[in-house]
Order: sequence, then structure tokens, then C-alpha cells
Amino acid sequence: MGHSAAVWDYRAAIEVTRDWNGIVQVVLRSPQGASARVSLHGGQVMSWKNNQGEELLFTSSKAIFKPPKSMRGGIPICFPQFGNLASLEQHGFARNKIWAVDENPPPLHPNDSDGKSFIDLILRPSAEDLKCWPHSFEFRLRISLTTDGSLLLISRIRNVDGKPFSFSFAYHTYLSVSDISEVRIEGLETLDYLDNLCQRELCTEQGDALTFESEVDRAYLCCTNAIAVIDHGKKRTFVIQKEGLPDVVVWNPWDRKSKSMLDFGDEEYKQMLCVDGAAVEKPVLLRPGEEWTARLELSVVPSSFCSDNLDMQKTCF
Ligand SMILES: O=P(O)(O)OC[C@H]1O[C@@H](O)[C@H](O)[C@@H](O)[C@@H]1O
Repeated sequence: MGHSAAVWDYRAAIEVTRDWNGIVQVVLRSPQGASARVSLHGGQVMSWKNNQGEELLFTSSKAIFKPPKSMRGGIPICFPQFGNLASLEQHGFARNKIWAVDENPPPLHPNDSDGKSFIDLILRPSAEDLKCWPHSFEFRLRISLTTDGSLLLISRIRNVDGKPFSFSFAYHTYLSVSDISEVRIEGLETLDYLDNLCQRELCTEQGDALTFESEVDRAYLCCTNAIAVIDHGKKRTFVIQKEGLPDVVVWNPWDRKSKSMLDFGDEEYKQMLCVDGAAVEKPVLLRPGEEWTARLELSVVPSSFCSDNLDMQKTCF
């Protein structure tokens, strides 16, 4: 694979399996026992477990694991469209496609290589994709698990076309929580958001922290680079750090919408919360030959964690 074993032992850190549909899944492991499972279907992270083997991502008990639909849970990739605002299918086609493994990926940055297991997945448009979205691109998704069990997703999208194109994007992250009533998000206070439940009306977050007592479907704009999802029930905090992703989408379907989704249990809204690092408000414009990078790092710390520790730098002004 072109890497020295001291830096990265591909065979020791990665296991390749197949799911019920014969689709390749890749398991990354950290030396301390954390793991992440990634499917070539959608380039989707299906599972992320901490050193104690506890699952950190939500998967619906009614999830359908059959292409071409993406599975309800984990981290689907929304590209080249987020939501249903343009002509493509909801959240774009990337989450429904079979990605390829790059067997010879570019090496990790020397400062970034210590103990990480990683896999590079590639998506290029098929002839069918080009009919509905006529833009040639190469999407490289690097999924890494650090020694301490953090999950790092780096997307590199390159315009390999002769003309510019624009897109929107999200890491649609289904976090597993103890009970939604025990959860709060810090880092979104005072921010403007588009409320998808009110025709994308522009509102401003008023509370000290975001808590949940009904359906929420919002795109927070110009967010800080780090936010915290504090789960009092599990006494743990997800720290979400992002680069190149100005927006954060927060979604919980609550009871009524849950009942309308075939691949979601009626009560499962209590155990999940989607918090997506995203670029949705202003489409990303890529000129021929240009590349766009978006980085998301998810880690978990004990609940004594204080949000003062977060790097609250703005990503846009
Ligand atoms: O059912 P889907 O296509 O996976 O989408 C689920 C939800 O995804 C969220 O990110 C959107 O903001 C919601 O509007 C949407 O309902």
C-alpha cells in the first residue's frame, strides 16, 4: 500500500467483510478497542464503537439495508444536494451509490499519521448520474479512527469537468443518545437558523443551549468550529469539530413524523439526534480543477467536560 508498517499497518487495522447483500464493509480498529464499520453502499459509516464496545451512532431497528436506498442511521453522506430544494432526489445520490475502495491511497500527512487506521473511498459519477447531474467530479472520502477512538471524516471533492458546478453537502450524523429529553447542544446559542418546519424562515436561537421537546429541523448558519452534544443520561458528551463546513443541521423527527417513516420505529426518536456538519445555506462553487475539503471529527468525553474547552472560532462572518 506504499506505507511503512511503523506508520500504518493496513492489514492489522482493517478487516474487510460483506453484508447480507454482498456489499463490502470495512472495519477499522484502534489499538485500544474502538472500531468503526463503513459500507461501500453510500460510503456510509454504519457503526462507531468506543473502547468499551458501546455503540455511539444510532441505527433504526427498522432500517432497510438494501440498495439503492441508504440505511436509516450511521452517517449517510448528503451530496450533491442537501434536502429537497433542487431537482435531485432528497439529500442527493451519493448516499445511494456503491463507492469504490482506493487500494493505493495518498499517505496521511506526517503530523496526522500516528496510530490511525484509515480507508479511502472514491465516488465518481456513473453515466446515469451524469444524466440527472451533468458534472464530472471525483469525491474522495477518507475515514480514519484515531488511537484514542475518535472518528475523522475528510471529504475531498474535485471538479474534473470543463465547467464550474455548485453543490450542497452534509455529514448526516445520527448520534445515539440515552433519551432525547436528557440531551442539550451547546455552541449554537445566539446563532441564526433556517427553520425547515416553517418554510425555511430565518430565526435566531434564544436559549442558552438547545434542548428538545418537539420536532426540530433546522440549519444553523455560520456556526463555530466545535459544538458539544451533552447527554446527561449517559453522562457523556459528543464533541463535534469541523472545518470547511459553515452550517450545522439539527434534526429530530419526534413522534408524529416517526410514525410516518417506514424505516423508523415509532418511539425511536427518543434514542437519536442528528447533528450534521454541513454546507447547505450557500452552495459551494467549484471551478474546473478546484478541490473542496470538509473535515469532521467526532469524539466522546465524560460529561464533566466543559464547553469552555471548545474552540469557538467562527467559520464565517
Ligand atoms: O428521510 P431522509 O431523506 O433521510 O431525511 C431525513 C431528514 O434529514 C434531515 O437532515 C432534514 O433536515 C430533514 O428535513 C429530513 O426529514
